Amino acid sequence: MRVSYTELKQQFKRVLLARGVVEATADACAEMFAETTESGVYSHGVNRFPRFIQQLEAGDIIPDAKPSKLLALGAIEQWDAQQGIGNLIARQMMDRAMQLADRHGIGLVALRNANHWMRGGSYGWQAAEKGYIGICWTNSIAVMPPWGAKECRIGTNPLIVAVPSNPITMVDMSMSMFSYGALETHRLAGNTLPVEGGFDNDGNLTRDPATIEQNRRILPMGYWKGSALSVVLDMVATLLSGGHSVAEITEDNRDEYAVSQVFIAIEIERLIDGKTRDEKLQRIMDYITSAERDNPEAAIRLPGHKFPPIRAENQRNGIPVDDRIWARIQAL
Ligand SMILES: NC(=O)C1=CN([C@@H]2O[C@H](COP(=O)(O)OP(=O)(O)OC[C@H]3O[C@@H](n4cnc5c(N)ncnc54)[C@H](OP(=O)(O)O)[C@@H]3O)[C@@H](O)[C@H]2O)C=CC1
Ligand SMILES: O=C(O)C(=O)C(=O)[C@H](O)[C@@H](O)CO
Repeated sequence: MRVSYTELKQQFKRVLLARGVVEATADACAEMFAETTESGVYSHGVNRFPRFIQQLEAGDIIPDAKPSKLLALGAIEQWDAQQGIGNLIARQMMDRAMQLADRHGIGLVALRNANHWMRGGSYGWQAAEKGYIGICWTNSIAVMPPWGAKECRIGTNPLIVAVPSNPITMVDMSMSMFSYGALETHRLAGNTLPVEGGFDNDGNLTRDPATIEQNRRILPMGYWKGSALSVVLDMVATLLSGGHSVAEITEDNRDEYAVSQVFIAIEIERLIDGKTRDEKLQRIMDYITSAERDNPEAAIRLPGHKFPPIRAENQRNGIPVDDRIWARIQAL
């Protein structure tokens, strides 16, 4: 089915208000969930809303918590999210990183006690839309075995790098070959995965999303490389924020909350003039997309470039929502 942006936002807001979230916060949070969904990231928009509500009801998300600044070291600041709403506080932290970048050329905000920010790309895009390079990442609860292991000890820790090209080029990727949100999307659509995403219970590579959702033997992206990158992203986020590592989140908390995140904005206007910037970026994009195609029917595309057309289509025709997910949200 397809649902309008207005209907989607209204449903999210109704559910939040019914749980005592104050009007302005409910409105802003519902708007971010609706925007994420309208942009085409269904896995971390509408599909993830019931899980968000479960964490709100459990008290892991504290809706009226306000972030507080703990430390300022020039271009670096350390903040405590106090377990507030993940997407709203993440947006605020990237805004703060941009303010620091205006003064110092670069701004870095490290955040402790944060909650799941949903689509990490929202915050990279937010920076790139304003002309900055945006880089951010988060750690998570242990949901992936390190390379060579069967037991989950590392996070999916998505990394986002957004560049203010026209259109915006942005990598937004989990350290697993598929995020759990992507596994769910494939399972709901009745699809097998396009490439192996993990191991089955006998240790064979599998393309079955449901098996991997259950046994959590998910593959790191790039095999050992994703495993290694996940580890250092966790270490750096933990050190910069003074917050919890994947080990601490997993061993000390009941569930995935109080994670650590990093937001970096780089102001490029003083490094390169606008005309040269645009020419250089265009040359990079043209060089890549003009490569001889493997499949003549499949265009070479750049990460992030799909979002403006998807959003425009969803604005025209309504936003696709899985019937089962929609029924769950209406019942909340
Ligand atoms: N704890 C957390 O906060 C977590 C959050 N997430 C969120 O889940 C969302 C989905 O993540 P994930 O499933 O890993 O993302 P995907 O695997 O769908 O995509 C990863 C990256 O690969 C790019 N890409 C995919 N196909 C191509 C292609 N053919 N050519 C060029 N680039 C390509 C994507 O660009 P494009 O976007 O254009 O497709 C994207 O930048 C993200 O928003 C992420 O932040 C995920 C895990 C944990
Ligand atoms: O993988 C995802 O999708 C995701 O969003 C996550 O946060 C973690 O991998 C995990 O919390 C999923 O249960």
